[in-house]
Amino acid sequence: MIKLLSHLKPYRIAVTCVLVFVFLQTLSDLYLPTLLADIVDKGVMYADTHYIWRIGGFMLIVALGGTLCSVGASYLSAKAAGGFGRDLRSRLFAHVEKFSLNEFDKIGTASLITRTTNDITQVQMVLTMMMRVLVMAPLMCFGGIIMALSRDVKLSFVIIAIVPVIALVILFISKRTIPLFGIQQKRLDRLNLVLREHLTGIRVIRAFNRTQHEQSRYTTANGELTDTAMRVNRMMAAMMPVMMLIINCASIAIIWFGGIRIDHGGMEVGDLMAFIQYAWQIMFALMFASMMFVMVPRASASAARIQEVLDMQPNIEDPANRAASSGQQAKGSVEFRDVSFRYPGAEMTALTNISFKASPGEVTAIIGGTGSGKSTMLNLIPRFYDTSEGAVLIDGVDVREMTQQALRETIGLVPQKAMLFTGSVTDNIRFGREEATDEEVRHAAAIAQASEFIERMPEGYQSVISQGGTNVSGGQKQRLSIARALVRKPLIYLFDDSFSALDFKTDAKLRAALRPETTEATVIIVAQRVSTVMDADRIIVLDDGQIAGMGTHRELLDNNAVYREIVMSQLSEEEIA
Ligand SMILES: Nc1ncnc2c1ncn2[C@@H]1O[C@H](COP(=O)(O)OP(=O)(O)OP(=O)(O)O)[C@@H](O)[C@H]1O
Repeated sequence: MIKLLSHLKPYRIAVTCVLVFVFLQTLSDLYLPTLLADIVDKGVMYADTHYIWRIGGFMLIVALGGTLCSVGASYLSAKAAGGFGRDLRSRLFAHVEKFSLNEFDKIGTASLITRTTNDITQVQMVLTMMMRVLVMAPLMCFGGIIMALSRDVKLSFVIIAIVPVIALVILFISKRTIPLFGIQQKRLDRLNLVLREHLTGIRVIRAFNRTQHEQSRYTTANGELTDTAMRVNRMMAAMMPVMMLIINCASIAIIWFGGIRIDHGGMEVGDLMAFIQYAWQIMFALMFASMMFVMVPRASASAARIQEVLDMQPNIEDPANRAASSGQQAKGSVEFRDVSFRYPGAEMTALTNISFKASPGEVTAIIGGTGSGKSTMLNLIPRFYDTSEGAVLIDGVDVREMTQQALRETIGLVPQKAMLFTGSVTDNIRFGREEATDEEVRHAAAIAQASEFIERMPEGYQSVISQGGTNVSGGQKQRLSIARALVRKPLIYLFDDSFSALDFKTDAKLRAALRPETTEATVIIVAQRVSTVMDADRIIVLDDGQIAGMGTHRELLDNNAVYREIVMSQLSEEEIA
């Protein structure tokens, strides 16, 4: 929590003003009962109307000053805490953006969302309160005790006897609630995860009639969160009445003993009135402090979750010393040099001793069964993950020696799962290169065989793609993501099973249109279909993370059993011949 509070630095002037304002407001609160006692003892008792008007007017000015300070403190504390929350959210977002896929896998997307939203709000809320209570509670409590002592020492024993009782109640409640806050945030994570899966997978859930199962999963997560929240809130709710009971008992005791002291002539009526007000102020100060005792641990649990993300160092970072440019123009050749890769925490390697070179102007295809490591191979080129052994080189330079920005500028990736963003068709294609002209956008769409369906859309290129691209078909989505990569005109094209949702005819047409566009680029295509890879200059056959064969279609057909098996399962005898 303390570490996070360092983000308040830019708001130190506002925070100082809040502390000063709260200090002044508390002084005015402490001064008012004394003035009241004076009015009663010196004005009312002696029927001195002039005195009552004079001190009454002064009281009004003190109260007004206190109110102004209170308004100022509220305004500035809300402003500082709001700014703190905004800055922290931006900082967290910027930090998470640097994460490699490893860190995303570790924390989980749902938890990252909760941490960036709800956890920061918790800290922000407590901060707003803390700025006031931090000064007000001790000042009011000790100031109240001193003022009460100055009014009547003997009667002050009532207050001194009550304070430990209140302290015990606070201790009892906070000991029970603190552990529950961490659990509550975890349960909120879980609820977000279930909700997220439910909303993104709604089609599958309905198709498999799993709505009821999902509902019960949601109900369980919701119930668990409610349970914890109820337990916490029950205790918090009990705190207020218990405190009020103690304060009222203390008031009765003060009036009882105070009455006796007045009867004996040891105390004045005005003093007793002031005394009661001080007693209430002390109790309220303790109550605010107790609320902080309960809220700070909750915010600390949230702060720890935020700090955990901020402390997490992305395990893929730009090199301190960038590789010196060879002076030659970048061409985009890709080389895997004895590459092995194991996912963090996995027992088996996903790739073992992979070596090959793909040069500009060539099409390299990777084929293999599901889970054989094809996507993993592609993910190593833009450095989504780093190799465990060996190196991936672009134009002879290890990708770890390049900045991620420079590396990714050379790449046009079409991912296995087409991903579109909310915005128009043009916006989505231009995502590949912001400065692309309308002409270039249309050209890319034409090569990707997308112009026909785009022009059929009600507003053509300006038609809006809804969230997650739900208003276009799977094949259309794939074609738009291909257009997005094409408009970038990169040196290296990575197609990760990008033609799978296209029919054979469109697949063939697209690849034919692609050829003249990519004559100078290095093209790497991952595919399941033999027909997609047949014409490639080099086909890599991947089997269980290892290269089982490499060559042209003809060569592999003649001397590679794994490839022949794949081909036999897909093509007829005539097609093979
Ligand atoms: N994030 C991950 N963490 C741990 N293991 C993973 C991860 N992603 C993939 N794997 C494992 O690595 C292996 C290779 O997966 P990869 O996705 O590269 O296969 P693929 O050949 O592309 O399969 P497909 O054709 O089905 O897409 C698989 O055994 C898979 O279970």
